[in-house]
Amino acid sequence: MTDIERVGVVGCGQMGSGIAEVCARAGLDVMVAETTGEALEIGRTRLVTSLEKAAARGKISEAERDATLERLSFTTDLGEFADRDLVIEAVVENEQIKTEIFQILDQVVTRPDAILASNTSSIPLVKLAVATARPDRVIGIHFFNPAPVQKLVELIPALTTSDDTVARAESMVAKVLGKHAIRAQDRSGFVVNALLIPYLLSAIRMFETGIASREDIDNGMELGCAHPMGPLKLADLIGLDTVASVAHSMYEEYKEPLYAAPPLLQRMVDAGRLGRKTGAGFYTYV
Ligand SMILES: C[C@H](O)CC(=O)SCCNC(=O)CCNC(=O)[C@H](O)C(C)(C)COP(=O)(O)OP(=O)(O)OC[C@H]1O[C@@H](n2cnc3c(N)ncnc32)[C@H](O)[C@@H]1OP(=O)(O)O
Repeated sequence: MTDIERVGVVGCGQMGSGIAEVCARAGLDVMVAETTGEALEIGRTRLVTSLEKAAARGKISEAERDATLERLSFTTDLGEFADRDLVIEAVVENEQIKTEIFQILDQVVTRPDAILASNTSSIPLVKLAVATARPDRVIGIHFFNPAPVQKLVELIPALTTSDDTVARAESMVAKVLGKHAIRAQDRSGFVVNALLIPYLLSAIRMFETGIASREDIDNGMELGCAHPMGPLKLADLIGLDTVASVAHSMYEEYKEPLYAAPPLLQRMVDAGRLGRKTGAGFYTYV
């Protein structure tokens, strides 16, 4: 259906493991990389648990679960990505770290037509593209959390990205992964975060100034607007460090006060209360 069969995913955190799961369930050969054996084991366990849950809920058969696991491999050596047709980087929202990864990928991924993609929420794609010798084959492929559930993927071509790269990425996302792709220009926040982040920051400001309790803010949007989860629960799901860093990137780009992280958000990040992934954010999780 497309020429992309072997995928590499850099980072096996919340987003990386979800992206790897989506790709492997779609029948692709997926190799996942993490920096340390410990981080790899945590990510692998998250991914296997998610597949076990999907099988237990009858979303996939046990045979599909086993076949999906067979298509997944794990490494701490990016050198093993040489034969990948597409690599999706999904590490923390840090421009320097992402840039270094793109420089390494550019050296190790040898296939001449291979695409290097980033799942970045907000970092300009063109900065990652020009860190490589193949700026025409770098693109943003932005998934939403939880990646196995959310149907949307944003495609973000950099100024340097070729039409052929966009077409191949779009075809793979739509035809192989079965996601709905929308395109956005390479501007911080793209489409969804440009709308979502100011909303989440407004909810945090509302909580910080005592206008309403966290439960009433969340119930307001869940019961009043039929959102699947209120903004404070959603911020905890995304990760408060991610919310803050996306807000910082958007503020840097536009200097728009609505994108400035409220002090409470920054203090919670400094305290390590990052939401679900650390067991505490606006709510506590066991
Ligand atoms: C910041 C970034 O750049 C961009 C972003 O990611 S923005 C964030 C976008 N995400 C959202 O807005 C999430 C909004 N919330 C939701 O969609 C839902 O509340 C939710 C899917 C997280 C949970 O749904 P909820 O009904 O409360 O819980 P639950 O019944 O456990 O799950 C619903 C379905 O999702 C599945 N699911 C939930 N979490 C999952 C996960 N992590 N992995 C795989 N499947 C999952 C469940 O298996 C269930 O499937 P089923 O109905 O077919 O059995």
